[in-house]
Amino acid sequence: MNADGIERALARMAREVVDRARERGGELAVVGIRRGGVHLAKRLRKHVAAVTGAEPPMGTLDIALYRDDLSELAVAPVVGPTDIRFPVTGKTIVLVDDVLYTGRTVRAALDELTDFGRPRRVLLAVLVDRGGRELPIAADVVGVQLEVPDREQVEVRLVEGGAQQDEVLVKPRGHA
Ligand SMILES: O=P(O)(O)OC[C@H]1O[C@H](OP(=O)(O)OP(=O)(O)O)[C@H](O)[C@@H]1O
Ligand SMILES: O=c1cc[nH]c(=O)[nH]1
Repeated sequence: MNADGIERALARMAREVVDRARERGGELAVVGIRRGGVHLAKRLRKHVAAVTGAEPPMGTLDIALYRDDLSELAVAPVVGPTDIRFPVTGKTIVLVDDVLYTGRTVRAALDELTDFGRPRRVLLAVLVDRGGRELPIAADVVGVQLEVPDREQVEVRLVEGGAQQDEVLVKPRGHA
């Protein structure tokens, strides 16, 4: 997927997010899951603003301490900032990530998000759904749906300030 394809997907995703949010009411807010989801959330938020005329509030979640394998990690996880400065209760929260795979990151993000309050509704928006779910989790808004074998990985490269270099690649796992 090249830069133009990514921008087109984000524009469509923003329209879908706004339509879905309007179905049930509740003020919209965007929350990106670190790290890749935060870059994407910033982009999606701008596209949402192009539809609604106003940028929704945005926050970030770092799910490191909410992982379901935390007790099995050999070294302590690197924890980045979680930053949600608006009231979550009653909002329609658009949880944003770049890739949806097993669903474990989203499970952890929901857990962390609900520590901040009780959203009216949570929508999940991902740029790439690569299949391979290990939990009963599905995205509401998807940029591109792929079936990627476990031996391969999806890499979403979003270049801050230089959208023309953006790309989505599928390559063998472990290759730089
Ligand atoms: O559905 P899952 O199997 O949980 O995988 C999806 C997650 O994997 C990637 O994050 P990663 O853990 O590589 O961290 P990063 O965003 O910091 O690169 C991606 O950005 C998603 O957050
Ligand atoms: O392929 C994958 C799987 C999980 N996370 C990614 O960023 N890519």
